[in-house]
Amino acid sequence: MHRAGGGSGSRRNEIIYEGRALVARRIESSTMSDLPADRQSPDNAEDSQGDEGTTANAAAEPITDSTPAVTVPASQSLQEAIERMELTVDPACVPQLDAYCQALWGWNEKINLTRHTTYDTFVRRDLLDSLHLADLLAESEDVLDIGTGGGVPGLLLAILRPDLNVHVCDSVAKKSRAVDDMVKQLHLPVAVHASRVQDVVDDLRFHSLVTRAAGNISQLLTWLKDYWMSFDRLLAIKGPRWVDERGEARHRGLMNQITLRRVAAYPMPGTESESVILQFTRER
Ligand SMILES: C[S@@+](CC[C@H](N)C(=O)[O-])C[C@H]1O[C@@H](n2cnc3c(N)ncnc32)[C@H](O)[C@@H]1O
Repeated sequence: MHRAGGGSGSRRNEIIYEGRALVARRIESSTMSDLPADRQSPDNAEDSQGDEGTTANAAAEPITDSTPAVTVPASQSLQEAIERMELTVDPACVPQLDAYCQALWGWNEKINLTRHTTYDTFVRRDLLDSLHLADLLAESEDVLDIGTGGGVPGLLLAILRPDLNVHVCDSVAKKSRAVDDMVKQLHLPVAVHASRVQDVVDDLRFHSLVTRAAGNISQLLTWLKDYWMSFDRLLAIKGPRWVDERGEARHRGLMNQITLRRVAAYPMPGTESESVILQFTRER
């Protein structure tokens, strides 16, 4: 059983208040960021996509001022972490979200699925993004999460929005197996596809494809270019590098006939950057 601030080795997580900024700093030997590569701020972003072999510098460096730092312990419960971030979450969802954390962190001991292994990082990154995404989906939509990894955002959407018909896919079989096991442990009505997104949308139709950190804009549009008849829109959670990614996609001619709208934007906690959710649709 994992708890905030727990875990093996010398890992220790602390929330640090510096001036008015609430930041989280992982106190351990690792220098790995807890942000997927395409969610990092431009200064420390890596070019590689996907989670295999991604290296990164600490993304969430504190915003410092002259006020001395005050260290407070990491949240000991999911509820505490949610309250600290002042997020609004349906209380009925919290036990299942907590069960998801336990299942994910259990699997993470066996295979690399996430760097968010405390309640605070889970809330600041995974839950925050998923809540914003959940707000954008209509009642009872058929949704496919592309490159779900450890289940973000797909499993969180299924918990937060039980009206949705959620599918998730990942091209790495061992990750899909882990997610399938979590789905069974949590009794979630989620279909897990151990496949590339291209193969899933070749067979099935969805209202929305959703994704975080599975690929840059050019990669996503390349994977999907022959399958627009299989979905209405793509919603991609992105960090500030999305502007450069859009430039590259335009340069490669991948944005022809595509309409891009920034449908959500919110601060990335502990950084001066912002996360966005981009909606891609194609002229019919
Ligand atoms: C960095 S992980 C992101 C995981 C999760 N979405 C998150 O934000 O924490 C990217 C995932 O995309 C998967 N992936 C890469 N290309 C894919 C494709 N064409 N179809 C489905 N999954 C893919 C990788 O196997 C990997 O698990």
